[in-house]
Amino acid sequence: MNGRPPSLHPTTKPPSPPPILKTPLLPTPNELLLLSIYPITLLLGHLYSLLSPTTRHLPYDPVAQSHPAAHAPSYFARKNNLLNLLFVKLGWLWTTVVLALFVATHPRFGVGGLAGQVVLRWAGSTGVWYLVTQWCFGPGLVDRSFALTGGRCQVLKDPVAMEEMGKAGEVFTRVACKAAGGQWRGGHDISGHVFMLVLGSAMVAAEVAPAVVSWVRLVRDRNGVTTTMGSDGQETDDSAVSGLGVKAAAVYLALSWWMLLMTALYFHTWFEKLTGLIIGLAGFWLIYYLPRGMAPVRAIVGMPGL
Ligand SMILES: CCCCCCCCCCCCCCCC(=O)SCCNC(=O)CCNC(=O)[C@H](O)C(C)(C)COP(=O)(O)OP(=O)(O)OC[C@H]1O[C@@H](n2cnc3c(N)ncnc32)[C@H](O)[C@@H]1OP(=O)(O)O
Repeated sequence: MNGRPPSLHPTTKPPSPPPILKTPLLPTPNELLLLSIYPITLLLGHLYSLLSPTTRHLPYDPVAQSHPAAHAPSYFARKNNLLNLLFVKLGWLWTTVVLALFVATHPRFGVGGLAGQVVLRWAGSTGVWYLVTQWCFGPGLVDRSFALTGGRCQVLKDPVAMEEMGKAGEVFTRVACKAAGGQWRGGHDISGHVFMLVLGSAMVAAEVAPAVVSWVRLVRDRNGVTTTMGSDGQETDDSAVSGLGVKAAAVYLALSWWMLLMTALYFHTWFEKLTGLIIGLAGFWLIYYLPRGMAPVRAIVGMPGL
């Protein structure tokens, strides 16, 4: 006897877990784990900025979306830091270069239409980036949402300046407003940095990850039990699978993550970062998840790694 009363229902089964919703339109658990890097980075970065004694008492300029340069708590809190100017401000160019390098150096794109499908997915993502940040039948969606939420270029309040600039509607973007010497203030300013860093890095990771996974498998099974196949059925060379394109992508992903963290720490309100994240992930879903559930579209744009 162990002193415990005998169980009344010794054969009762524990309740079965709720069924997992399986649909190609949603990320798999592993993909979800990887995608969670984005909200976790933004959340931890923002929390740190609120709690850290070095940043929490510093003045913050909501119009510039940053700490005034004279009070910048670190090199990366300044807008003119080199990584911002050379990497993020030209971010889509680097995304394109890295993807092109990967396609040019990876053996699986040697034969067949796989490279064409990567170009189609890149074109789709580029279209999303362009509509959101650059042009959407006029100003991009970021600028449109800023104006729709009550924001405007402050110089427009000056009738003389307005006269000089011609039609008021022309100063309808952040860039045009700054060029006109105005201040873009009053609306909800979706973080373009968060949007572009999330969309670009998720795209590059989605394209490159299958190659890295197959390389890891190849290294693990070096004794020949399993091999990695190129699109033409040839065994791939593992130095090519871990080659220049994959290395460039790794550097690009590391820099993207770092700049996302810096944006989380020093720029924008939490809500502006959240909307940047949601739009970035929505764009990624549109190009990489929606076709998974639509066979005719999937047949045209394909899926990374297949
Ligand atoms: C497979 C492939 C095949 C290819 C097949 C080839 C086919 C052959 C076709 C060729 C065709 C090529 C075509 C390619 C396409 C291009 O390469 S296009 C040319 C390259 N252009 C680019 O890449 C531009 C990318 N940049 C952008 O889109 C915008 O700058 C961004 C990133 C969205 C950011 O916009 P933003 O105005 O900075 O706005 P936001 O993020 O809200 O920031 C607000 C302020 O806070 C500051 N800030 C925010 N976060 C930070 C931070 N972390 N650090 C510092 N400052 C910050 C910003 O600097 C900004 O300050 P201001 O500058 O306004 O004073």
